[in-house]
Amino acid sequence: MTNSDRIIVPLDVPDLEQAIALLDLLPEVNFWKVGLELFVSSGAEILGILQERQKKSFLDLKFHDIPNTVAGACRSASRYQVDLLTLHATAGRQALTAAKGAISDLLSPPKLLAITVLTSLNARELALDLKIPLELSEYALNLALLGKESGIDGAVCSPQEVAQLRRVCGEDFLLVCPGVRPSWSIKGDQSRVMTPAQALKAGADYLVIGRPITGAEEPKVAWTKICHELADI
Ligand SMILES: O=C(O)c1cc(=O)[nH]c(=O)n1[C@@H]1O[C@H](COP(=O)(O)O)[C@@H](O)[C@H]1O
Repeated sequence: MTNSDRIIVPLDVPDLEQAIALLDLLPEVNFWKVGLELFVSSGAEILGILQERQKKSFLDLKFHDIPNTVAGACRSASRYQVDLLTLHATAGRQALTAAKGAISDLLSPPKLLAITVLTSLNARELALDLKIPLELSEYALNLALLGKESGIDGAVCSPQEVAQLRRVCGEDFLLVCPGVRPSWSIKGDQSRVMTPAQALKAGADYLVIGRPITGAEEPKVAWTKICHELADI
């Protein structure tokens, strides 16, 4: 696998037409993420299109509910043959275990990823708004370990926590990092960011990079620039 295969590009667009336009514009991208915006507007059709084009897919619906509901949602999502699927670690041990159990008899179930601490949050918000009485990195690690203990395949975390999670959770635990910003791009609503090269060096398996590519004046140029930055890592 080359480092450019480690980049997942989100289809964060409001409709199917714009999603297909992005696929056509960036045929080099092999791994696409379908999130709430597109799935809520257009449903699952895009997942069939990605399959037809032999692309890998990440269905990022961040399930967060009681165990029975999360388990049912994971089972339902598995029918789309996606590679990755997200749920919140804060749904708790029972929900995480039930999710894994609900898909374990399938022939090729998606890998489940536990969301730890959203990359848009900072330490101040965690302490003052969410009243979490732990250091942010410690909280993220606890949530990742809860996922691992519950049989979840990996976690979504910020690049700023990925080295620690890699050390503690081991080589086999899949670590996917959004909150990735090349030095030439703006942070926007992301808070805990690093560059693509820093995130890979710190131990991420995959990087989710959206607006620096999809919002660029020339997405193809931005994609190529990032691939060059990662070529010698
Ligand atoms: O689960 C995710 O993918 C996710 C988790 C997280 O903590 N932060 C985060 O930004 N994401 C997603 O990663 C993508 C980041 O996009 P950009 O900020 O445009 O690069 C978006 O689709 C987010 O929904």
